[in-house]
Amino acid sequence: MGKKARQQRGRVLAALDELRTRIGLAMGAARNARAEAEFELATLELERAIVTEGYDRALLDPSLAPRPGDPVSTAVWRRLEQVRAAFGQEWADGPARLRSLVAASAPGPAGEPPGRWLGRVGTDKGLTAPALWRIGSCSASGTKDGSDDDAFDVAVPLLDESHLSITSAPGTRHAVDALVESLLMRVLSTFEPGAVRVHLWDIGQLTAVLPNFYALSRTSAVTVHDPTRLVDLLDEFSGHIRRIHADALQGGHPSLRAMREAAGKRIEPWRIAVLYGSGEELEPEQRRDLKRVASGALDAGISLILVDVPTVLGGSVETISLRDERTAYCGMTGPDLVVDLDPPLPGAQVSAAAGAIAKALVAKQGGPRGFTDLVPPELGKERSTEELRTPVGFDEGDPVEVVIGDATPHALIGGPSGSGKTNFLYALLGGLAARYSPDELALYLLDFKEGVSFAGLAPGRKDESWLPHARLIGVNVNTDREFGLALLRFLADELRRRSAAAKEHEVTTLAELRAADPGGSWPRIVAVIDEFQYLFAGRDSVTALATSLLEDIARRGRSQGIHLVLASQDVAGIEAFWGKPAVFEQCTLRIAMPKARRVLTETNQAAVTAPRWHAVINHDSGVSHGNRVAHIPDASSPGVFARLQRSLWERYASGHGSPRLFDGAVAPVLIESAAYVELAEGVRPRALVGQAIAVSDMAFGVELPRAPGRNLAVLGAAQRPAMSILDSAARSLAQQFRQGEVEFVACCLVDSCAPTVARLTDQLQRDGHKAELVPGDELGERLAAVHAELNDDGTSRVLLLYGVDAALPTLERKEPGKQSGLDVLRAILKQGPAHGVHVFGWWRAVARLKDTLGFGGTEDIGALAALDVQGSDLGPFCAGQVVHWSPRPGRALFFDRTTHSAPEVMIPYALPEEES
Ligand SMILES: Nc1ncnc2c1ncn2[C@@H]1O[C@H](COP(=O)(O)OP(=O)(O)OP(=O)(O)O)[C@@H](O)[C@H]1O
Repeated sequence: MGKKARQQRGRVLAALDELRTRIGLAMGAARNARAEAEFELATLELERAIVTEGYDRALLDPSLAPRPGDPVSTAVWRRLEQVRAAFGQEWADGPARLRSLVAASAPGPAGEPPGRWLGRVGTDKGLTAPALWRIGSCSASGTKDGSDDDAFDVAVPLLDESHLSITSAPGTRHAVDALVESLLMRVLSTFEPGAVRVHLWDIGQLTAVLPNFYALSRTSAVTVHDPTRLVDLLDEFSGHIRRIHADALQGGHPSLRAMREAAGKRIEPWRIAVLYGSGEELEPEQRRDLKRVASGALDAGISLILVDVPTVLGGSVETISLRDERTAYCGMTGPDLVVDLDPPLPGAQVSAAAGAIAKALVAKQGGPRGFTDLVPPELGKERSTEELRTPVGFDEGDPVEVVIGDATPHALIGGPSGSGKTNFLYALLGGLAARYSPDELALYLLDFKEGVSFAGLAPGRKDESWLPHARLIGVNVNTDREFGLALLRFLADELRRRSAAAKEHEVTTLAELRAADPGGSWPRIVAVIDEFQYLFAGRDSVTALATSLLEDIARRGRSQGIHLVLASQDVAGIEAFWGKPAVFEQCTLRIAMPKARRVLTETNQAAVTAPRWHAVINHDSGVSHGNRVAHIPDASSPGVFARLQRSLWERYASGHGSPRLFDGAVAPVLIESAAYVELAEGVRPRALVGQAIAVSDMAFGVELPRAPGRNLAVLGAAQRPAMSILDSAARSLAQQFRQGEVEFVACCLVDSCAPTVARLTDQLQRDGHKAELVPGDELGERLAAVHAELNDDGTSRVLLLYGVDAALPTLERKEPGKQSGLDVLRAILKQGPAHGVHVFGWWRAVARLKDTLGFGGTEDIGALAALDVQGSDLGPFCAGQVVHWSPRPGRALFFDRTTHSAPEVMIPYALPEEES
């Protein structure tokens, strides 16, 4: 072998040696790792066996007990001893820590022993609620005889935090009652009276629930509900939750708790509903409603305590399951620990405590609330920019508000006669007027009922004061549906005016308009129409027009701050009659007096059960979750409203004149009318014939330019209004002429009217005018003279002919070679007006007027006042129109060809002898 070969072999052997070494090393490591893994497995298995058996028992078990010299046993037992020592060290202060935690979370009556608080009335204002409420204790060792050091308090969350579900075991109902009673007592004794309301509902109806709470059940603190009507309770809660959410969300808060924190005061009471079930499932519908309520309840301050109601609730729920009379499992402590329930509170002491809280609550609520409680301490402080808001009644001492604004622009009030609608309106008007100044709120009040319900708000004989917010008061308008129409027209005009202003300022709502035009006068308008169904009482043009105007105002009024408050005894039927439910839909605020029908939705029965002098106030179009039942204070007894009115009057009257009072039962007085007061001597005299049925005080008049046709015919047999029309025409004319410029020639052919006509001519003479009373048998002669004198000497002549039809037989008589009296009268009617000679005549039948005019047509009668005559006869005198007129006492239909497009109803003035 050469040198080279030897070297190569040496290298191979070296390489093989290295390989062997490396393999040997690798083999050894694997063995070691395996041994380690086997050791670990053995320790874990042993550890599991010991833990499963229990540390103390395993010590005594020969197969598990420590085996000195066995590394596995030694390692496991050493490790477990270390863990045990560390745990013992940590838990040594566990009970103490739990005790102090519960003490901090359940302060005062929430956690302290009853001896320290039971019987004392709570003082906590209720800004926040304790997080936990004590129910018993527990010991860490799980044994009842654990040392005191080992025991800790067990408390559960409730208000704002959690619902509570309690499950009884056989024979433990008494213990459940005691548990609920002491929980509720802890809650009720923590806060000042009124901060918590408890609702009890017992499906079992077995015994009285919580009899020791009897005294409280007579106050708002505890309400025992009809066991058959869980639906009512749930409805009430749904409504409450919606309301709280709406209020809270509006303020940007997620819950009542957040709202309370932001406001720095308690806003609403907490509510706890205790539902006692029978362990059986509820009906599916009830279960669904209950779940729905439960999920939103906590944020609205409602906690449910379900006893044996097997249902899964939304929201957080704490559970307590009784094992026996004294012990229970509880969700807080888990299934391994047994809670020793606190012993029941002594019954007599609970009754006494309930009595004390009830007494304090009644004292705090100050007994029943009255009208003055609706009035704020300072008058007129609110602004109506966004809405109108006032309390109108009380729910167990707490005010219940009505809001008129964007969401609830219009209100519908219903209730049978005597149920308190008018009283409610007074409460509403009082509350609003006391909060908003007349610059913020204007009232238009119309009552179609017979009676004078709103009359007291205008100045009267006994009381000179008026409600300064009222701009119009209409009473006794039951026969004057046109007045309702006039109000609606006025509101529609105002709506247009506001829309135009808003457009000009490039805004859309009243709030924006007020911001854009701070100097303008843009009060919110509330128009109240009591017994509004009268508007639709006939199948005629008034109904048709009223319907469309009302719809328009209801639809567009919301954004322009024009609000309707419609009240009626019975809403039934009107809806169907209209065929258009638009107005009802817009009336999202519904007020149902006891026994009201159709105001709330069909399934909402709250009005059926509402007690006397209460109202169901519903801002949700009558759906039952919107119900709030409030006691309405007496606002309509003599003197009650008047006191507020006087204060408001003293405050605002100088800046706000008295409202216009339209009283359909009283004939207007000519000399008091605005039109008469404004009369002045002038070139275009105007004879006033009656008051218009309008929102403002307006008169109808016949203008008397020297032009053909300017004569007036009064038609019909009704004597008093006929006299009145001619009387007011003459007296008003007399005001517009200087002495000597006008001459009145009166002739009365109806004996019973003679004294009135004589009084008129006397009066005209006393005013310095020439006024002559011509005997009936001399009429022909006098007419002839007047005709002969027709010239333009500047003097005006007015012929006042009363019952002229009676003269026709005489006037018709013809003497040879002479014009008959009738011909002369016709000539005067035709030619007279152009020369300043006008006939104001009263014909008692249309046919007689036609006879008088002959074939000459009706143009010579330029103005007409119809009394008890048929509309169908009037067409020829009203430019050929079809005239709808149902004669009614004290009213006339007036038409003037030169100024009217259609005849209008007017009210003749009182005769002077009737004026009082
Ligand atoms: N809340 C109340 N408290 C005390 N008395 C009241 C209350 N509400 C109404 N009253 C009285 O009951 C009577 C009838 O009330 P109201 O006139 O308001 O009823 P209404 O529903 O308007 O009846 P109608 O439609 O017949 O006018 C009145 O004498 C009134 O003073």
